[in-house]
Amino acid sequence: MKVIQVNNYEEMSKKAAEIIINRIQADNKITLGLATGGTPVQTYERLVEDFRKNHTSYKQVTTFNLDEYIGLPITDPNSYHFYMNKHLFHHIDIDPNETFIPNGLAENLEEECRLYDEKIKEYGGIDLQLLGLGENGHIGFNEPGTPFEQKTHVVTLEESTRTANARFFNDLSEVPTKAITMGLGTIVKSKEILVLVSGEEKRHALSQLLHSDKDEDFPASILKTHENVTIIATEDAIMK
Ligand SMILES: N[C@@H]1[C@@H](O)[C@H](O)[C@@H](COP(=O)(O)O)O[C@@H]1O
Repeated sequence: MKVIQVNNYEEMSKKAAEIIINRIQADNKITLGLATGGTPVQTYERLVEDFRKNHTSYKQVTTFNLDEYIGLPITDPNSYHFYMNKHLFHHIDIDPNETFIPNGLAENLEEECRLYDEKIKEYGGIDLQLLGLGENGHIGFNEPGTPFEQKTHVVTLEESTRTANARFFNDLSEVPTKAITMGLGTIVKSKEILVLVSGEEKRHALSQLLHSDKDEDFPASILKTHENVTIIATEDAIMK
């Protein structure tokens, strides 16, 4: 794993956007894996800024998001569908039919998961996957204890994850208890992975990722076996 240390969130976002834009320019038919949460917000802002200034085109780009809450309609501001439209998709020239996010309202959730993996395979896998890091080491919504080989699946969120995400909702009780997430087995098949880590509250998780062995109790540790992982971390997230 390659680690790029940056001074702050702004620098992390700038660097991440540069890498993504560079990959799109090298291959305009790239398949991107996208993340949500607080961490990538400014990276998306930078992509939009670049689109406006430099006209980097997303017309032939395909995207697959990592996860979605179960039970939130896509019109709910806390759904990841809404998030992606608000922060990125509505501001660039991407074809909406080429943006995939798990459907958290699917009648048959198991089938939805199976089809999601199939779709990713149909596109030849993910070329560049963007990841945030949960305080408990989750990636996507893969909570501690998730088998490393697991494909896209339904998860019950840990209380610590719901509490961490409650800041986006009016109240903790509104945070869904379940989600669909791309599995660790799916994520690790991506050809290249870019992990963004910002802020003191991620210090413990980042230290574990950098210094501990591969362990299913710490989902992000699966990245240790991958050959092309770059972590962009802010100074305050790196334990001294
Ligand atoms: N499901 C998301 C993840 O995709 C995200 O990367 C992580 C960190 O979130 P944040 O960036 O808000 O700290 O937790 C959330 O629960």
